[in-house]
Amino acid sequence: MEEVKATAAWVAAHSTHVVVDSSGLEKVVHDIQGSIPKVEWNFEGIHYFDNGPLTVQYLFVLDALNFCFWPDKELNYDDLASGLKAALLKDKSVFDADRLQTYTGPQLRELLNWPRPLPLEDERVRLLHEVGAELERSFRGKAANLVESCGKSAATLVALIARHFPGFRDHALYKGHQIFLYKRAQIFAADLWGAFKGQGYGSFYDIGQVTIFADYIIPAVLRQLGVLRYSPALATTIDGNSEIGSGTEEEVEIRACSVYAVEKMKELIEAKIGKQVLSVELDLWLWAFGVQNQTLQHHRTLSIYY
Ligand SMILES: Nc1nc2c(c(CN[C@H]3C=C[C@H](O)[C@@H]3O)cn2[C@@H]2O[C@H](COP(=O)(O)O)[C@@H](O)[C@H]2O)c(=O)[nH]1
Repeated sequence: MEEVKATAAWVAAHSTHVVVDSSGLEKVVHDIQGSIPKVEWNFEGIHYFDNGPLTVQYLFVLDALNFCFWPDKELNYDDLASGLKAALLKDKSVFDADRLQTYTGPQLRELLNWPRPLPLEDERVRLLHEVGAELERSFRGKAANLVESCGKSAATLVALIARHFPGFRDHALYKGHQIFLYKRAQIFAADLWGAFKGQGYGSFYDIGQVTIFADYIIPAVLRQLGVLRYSPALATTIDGNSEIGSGTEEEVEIRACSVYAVEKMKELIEAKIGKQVLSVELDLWLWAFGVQNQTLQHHRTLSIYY
């Protein structure tokens, strides 16, 4: 996670399409008047939870598939979470490592009760197979064993996931530099922390090191709040719903500047209000705010990372 923070700051310092506006940051910190609105994890009531290892398996499968909903106007993250929950309630063995390796596209659709092909369906299936195979090979089939081997460190968990599961290696090359964002690996740690309320499988002594999860909602919220400003050309692309290629300077800047901006917001809250906050808490507040705002224009990139 240190790599995420350091490389995001490097992008922000060399950025040409996106600017982090310090007066916009100050205004947000001023407007929250001393406290960030508290958002409960699972505020939507869509998640599976049984306080045990099956919840860990559910969250790992969920975050293996937690990307790219926008190409289908009707599909949202909630459909994925509640679809996986319903499948698990019907059949407790649905996410067993051996079964994860056998799903086809149509079977995944059926599992989620989704009537048409999912966006990037082949990739979703490939990633499910990868998760099943590697869990079986290295973690006796259980995501809970993966989590238990991290010694309650979210940083170790993220590093271990990136080492074992290539699909989670969310990085990019930017102006010759390798940039790390690790959105889905970090959100898995945060989901455990949120679901288990910082206890048991969700207990991490370094949860404060986790950054925000650079998806397509957070940058749109930060832009609306005046924290991110885009070049006229980039603003036109996003407002016109034109796609931005994966790995382009624009895409990397949008994501990395979002991470950097929220790290700065955290520092500013500490300096001005004297309160310590977690990026995870800021993320949940901003994300919940963003998904409730139907008019938000977000950038469109076909990506398996977010
Ligand atoms: N930064 C950030 N991005 C997040 C989440 C979550 C869900 N987190 C769970 C944790 C607690 C709550 O109870 C949530 O259920 C999804 N996403 C991203 O949003 C996008 C989907 O948007 P739309 O197409 O409108 O459904 C997509 O890129 C998806 O990867 C988050 O928390 N933070």
